[in-house]
Amino acid sequence: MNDPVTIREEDLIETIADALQYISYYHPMDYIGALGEAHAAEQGAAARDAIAQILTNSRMCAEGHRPICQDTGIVNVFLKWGQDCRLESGRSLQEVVDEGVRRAYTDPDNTLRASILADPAFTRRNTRDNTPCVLDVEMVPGATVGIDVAAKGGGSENKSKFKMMNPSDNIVEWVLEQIPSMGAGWCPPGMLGIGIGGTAEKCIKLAKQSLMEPIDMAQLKERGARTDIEQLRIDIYDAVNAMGVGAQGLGGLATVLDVKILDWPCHAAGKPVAMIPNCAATRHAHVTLDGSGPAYLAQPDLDAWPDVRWEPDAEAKRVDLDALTPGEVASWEGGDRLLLSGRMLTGRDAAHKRIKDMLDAGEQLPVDFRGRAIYYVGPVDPVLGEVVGPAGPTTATRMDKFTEMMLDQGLLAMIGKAERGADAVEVISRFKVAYLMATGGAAYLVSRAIKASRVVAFEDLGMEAIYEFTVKDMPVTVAVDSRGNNVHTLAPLHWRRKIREEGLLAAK
Ligand SMILES: O=C(O)C[C@H](O)C(=O)O
Repeated sequence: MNDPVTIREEDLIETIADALQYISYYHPMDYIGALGEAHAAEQGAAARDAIAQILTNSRMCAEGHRPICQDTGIVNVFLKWGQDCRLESGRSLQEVVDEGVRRAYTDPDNTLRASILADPAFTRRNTRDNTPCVLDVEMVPGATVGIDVAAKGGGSENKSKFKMMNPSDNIVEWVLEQIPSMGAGWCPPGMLGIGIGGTAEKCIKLAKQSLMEPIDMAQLKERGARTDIEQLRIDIYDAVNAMGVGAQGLGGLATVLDVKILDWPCHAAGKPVAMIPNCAATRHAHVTLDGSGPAYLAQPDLDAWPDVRWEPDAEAKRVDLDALTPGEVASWEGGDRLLLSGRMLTGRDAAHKRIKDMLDAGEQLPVDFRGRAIYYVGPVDPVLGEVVGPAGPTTATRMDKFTEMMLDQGLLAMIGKAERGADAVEVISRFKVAYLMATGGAAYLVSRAIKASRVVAFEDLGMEAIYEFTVKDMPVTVAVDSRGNNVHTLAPLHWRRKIREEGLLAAK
């Protein structure tokens, strides 16, 4: 028996903290490579523009060491703990790893967003330091500790799917049934992680773990499948991309950049299948501790980013939010590019819930929404003289149930990401207002358009407070116009047909 290797508490904390900081601003290079290829191949103009924003944002974050997305995620840590290692600590492993999370998320040079709420069914209190993480530990032979760290965005996690299938059910068919219901809230193009087999909880864990693997679909397709699982990955990849959802649901050729699958033996009575998408803010890294000190990740080469520099569309229409009128809003058409300047309000899940509670109780609202635009966002706190940290859009679909209530307050426009549901689209056209979309996963780029920021209500909600932003040339696209034309429905249908009729993906 070997002498045990000592893993110092501080080394584990420092390693976790450093890896979380790293993945907040560096995309994995395999993702950047695949996204660069998707950009070069994309034929849908709106989708190509969205990918260009994501790539430009990615480079800015790598250079500026600020988060790729305002949603800096819930932390998943997978430890493969070598049986010859012992942790030198009086605290539990969960507490030690959480200390690393706390250190990363409260770093004064690159403060990350605290998104974790305790007491999720009731008071939903923000823990303020993004702890606790979701920790998974597996004991393995050896004298090292393998660490996979991921920071999973809420929008993509929300679109996770799971089914206890019958043994003879078809997995590809099930995946294709799920894609329309996932909409664009998971910020495609990204990855699909699929778990097959085990029990219910094992299957879901496999799906999440599969997302830790690097993107290699191009290489796989080139050499051809050697196993049934590899063939299934290719079949799902081809079939999902043929659906034409495209980047941000705007219709196009790239919906998924890869499909990963892990499997495990299961009971004869069933076939559990889970699918978890990973968004454009793909964030994960792997490090190993061997007892010699903390492990640090190597800096990527900034020249490896594709030479894509997004610029606002010269044809985009400039809109003065301080002089917004119903006539102006009615003149916008689905697909129009706008550059917004002036003042807008913000608000997301918790603020909408509180507004509803106040209205139900007959209380006066602290903010007048008449004639205003609201941006669904929870920004990162500013650092080093910033006005605001990265501040990209959150999923608008979650605000659908509050839309009529808010339009009754006199709102003229809403800004978010992803599609609106049929009921919300009906309400939008009835009130003759509009829903505008900003690019999810381009949060640092978007925040450059924000010139001033102040909290105007519900300060206790932290990032979910109502802010007033003053913006200059913030780029958005009209996703639902005042006549109810809905880009997220029309564009994927158009691209699905085009892909089929013109064989656009046949050679890929
Ligand atoms: O929480 C957020 O800021 C965004 C969220 O991840 C979402 O995609 O809706």
